[in-house]
Amino acid sequence: MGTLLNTYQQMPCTTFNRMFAIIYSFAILALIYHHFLTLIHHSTAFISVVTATSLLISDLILAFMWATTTSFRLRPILRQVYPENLEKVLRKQDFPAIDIFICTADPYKEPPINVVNTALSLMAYDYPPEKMSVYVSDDGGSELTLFAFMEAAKFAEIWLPFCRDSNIMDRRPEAYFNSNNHGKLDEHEIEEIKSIYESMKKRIKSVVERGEICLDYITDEQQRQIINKYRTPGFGRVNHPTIIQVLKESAKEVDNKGQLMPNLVYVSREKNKNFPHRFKAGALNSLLRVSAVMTNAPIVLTQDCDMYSNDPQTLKRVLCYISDPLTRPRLGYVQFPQRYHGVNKDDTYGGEVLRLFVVNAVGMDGLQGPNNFGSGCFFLRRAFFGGPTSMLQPEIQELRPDHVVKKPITAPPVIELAHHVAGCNYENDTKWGFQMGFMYGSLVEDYFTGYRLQCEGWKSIFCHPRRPAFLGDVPICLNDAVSQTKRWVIGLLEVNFSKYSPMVFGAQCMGFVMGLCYAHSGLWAILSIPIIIYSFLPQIALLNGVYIFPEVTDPWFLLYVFLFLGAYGQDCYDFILFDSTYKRWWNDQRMWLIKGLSSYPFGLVEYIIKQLGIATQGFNVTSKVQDDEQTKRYDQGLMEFGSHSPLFVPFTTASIVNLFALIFGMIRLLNDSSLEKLSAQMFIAGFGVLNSWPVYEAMILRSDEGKMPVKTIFISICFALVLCGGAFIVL
Ligand SMILES: O=c1ccn([C@@H]2O[C@H](COP(=O)(O)OP(=O)(O)O[C@H]3O[C@H](CO)[C@@H](O)[C@H](O)[C@H]3O)[C@@H](O)[C@H]2O)c(=O)[nH]1
Ligand SMILES: [Mn+2]
Repeated sequence: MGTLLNTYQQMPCTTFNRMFAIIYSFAILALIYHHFLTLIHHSTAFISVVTATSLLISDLILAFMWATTTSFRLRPILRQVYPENLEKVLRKQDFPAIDIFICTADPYKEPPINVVNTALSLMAYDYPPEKMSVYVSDDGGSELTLFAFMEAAKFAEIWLPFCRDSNIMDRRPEAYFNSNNHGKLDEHEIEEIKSIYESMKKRIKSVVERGEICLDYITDEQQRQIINKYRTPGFGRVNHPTIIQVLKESAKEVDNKGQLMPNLVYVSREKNKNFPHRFKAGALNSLLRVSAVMTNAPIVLTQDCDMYSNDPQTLKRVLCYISDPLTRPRLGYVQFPQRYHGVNKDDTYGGEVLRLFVVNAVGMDGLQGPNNFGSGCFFLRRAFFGGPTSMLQPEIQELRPDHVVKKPITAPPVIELAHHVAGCNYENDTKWGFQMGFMYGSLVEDYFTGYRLQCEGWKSIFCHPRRPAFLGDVPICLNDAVSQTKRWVIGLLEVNFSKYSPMVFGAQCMGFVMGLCYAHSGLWAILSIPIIIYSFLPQIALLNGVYIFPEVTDPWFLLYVFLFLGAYGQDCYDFILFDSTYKRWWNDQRMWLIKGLSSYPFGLVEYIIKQLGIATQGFNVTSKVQDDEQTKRYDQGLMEFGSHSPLFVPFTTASIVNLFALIFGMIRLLNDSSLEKLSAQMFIAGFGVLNSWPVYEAMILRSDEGKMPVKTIFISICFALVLCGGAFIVL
């Protein structure tokens, strides 16, 4: 047996999960049977047929989604790596090279100083610097971002040796200087570096505030020439030529201690209104080509601009898998979970997305490997060029994954070719985005790309170390949270209703269970149907004295209790198992309901509109700017509404209807105490009210800026009245 680089074990809960799945399946079958009985025997009036059918449809969807969740519970595994053994197996000079891609798209939503922080944290990996190249993609085509990186290139000369020599863990300057835990290091030196950092930060921020580079900051003629490129007439974010700028060249430049540095390259691909934008996937494909021409490293890391490195050892962990071909033959990528800094105590918006990024990934890891999450993913470059046994040839041989670059990255022919492959008509009539590289056609290019790679036969690995490898920004207001999910929902539907549907195409390529896994997140949107029905139907029926569930004394009632407790209990159990808390779980399930009444239905509708050929928004970048007041409220755990959004209306309406129903039910109880009949509906309304607590608070009790806007309240009350009133007339 060789030296141990990695191991895995099955999670102990597996046996329980499988047994529970069998029992729960029978319970679901019984429920469906019960629905049919009700439909056939008791539904005579039109209204009762409609009610019974709605409940049947809801429960069928819930049952299907339950089945998809179960696929993650059949074989979850936990992995462990031993980076301390790495150099026993692989000599340091044989470590593979890596190309790191950082995407940014808008200097106002993604402050350049933060992007710079991300880049610096990655350049400071504990890894031979001459083997690393950092490529920054600027889809905003902004001189502000370029300026920030010119500054960063200079600061790196001080920062990288400092990180290396003092061996610190927090290699993102902002995080390091904000923490007081500097161990035994020389405070003087730290103060000195900090003041250099602060002055850089000030320059970058002032430039962003002014909206243009202050020419006093530009000292050399070469920089002036580059900046002039952004100032030609007609230059705009969606209309400009390619700009590629090598800011640090590893082969030529050293840091202030005389050691080599990684390459740092700024790339803003060409934009032209006549060619599709392709959003992040387009940016990544163009980086794949530019980097192929310049360095062509066999490993590629993709990173969102806010996702900084929190652990300098990460690359070595990855090597523990990649350099061990027996671990997982046909390995295409190693995915780390997305984790976030600054999440408040109880995670008000479920921003951790624990289920998607951790629980489900662990579940898929035991099958053929986790999905791709866009950021924190180490790909083998070869995986972008066809399946493991059938390599696709790119148009020019310089782009082949096995091509060896012999010229320096600043050599004129290299630079010229790099510009050529970053041009927007380069992709015309090529396989890029369809069979090669990152996939086009979906707003969730990460999900689509990971899925297609796995369909081609590539496997993946989930690496979930205790200390987060990367930390990013989390949305801290409700609108950002639900809008982000809405964008995801649209993208997921685009894949699920294409010819690549996981239930058909996916299941054929990867097997039924993997197909179910991909269908799970892929079909989030259809959850809006049961959530809408359960948020309104039982309540409106209650208001009208119509009883639609079995009475408490009826044995079928027990079935409902079991199904409810079983699903919720297991959901909660997963959270606790992965070190979350009860309160975080509670907020997560609340967000699930809120999204079921906002992101999911709105995403579904927008998807349909898009399919009909009516234009919709493209990729709406999530804002990473945090205003102080808002952050304060977030830290207090208050739900932030702020300005009106149609997304808020359905769940606000639901909160009002549920409250009406609960009060009305109580009054009814006082008069004719028919508790047996009322209880299921009273429970649902009560559950709704409990979940709506922050909504009532925001409507009535609060007076801060984040309270619910009057417009939202007014529209929602109108809707609530129409729904309840309308029902009175029909029933
Ligand atoms: O036209 C674009 C739009 C976005 N981006 C970049 O894409 C990244 C993700 O954008 P963000 O607004 O932060 O979206 P999120 O929803 O937070 O991102 C998640 O979902 C995306 C798919 O919707 C994935 O691409 C991301 O990796 C994943 O973290 C950011 O670095 C952007 O700069 C571009 O480069 N070009
Ligand atoms: Mn993001």
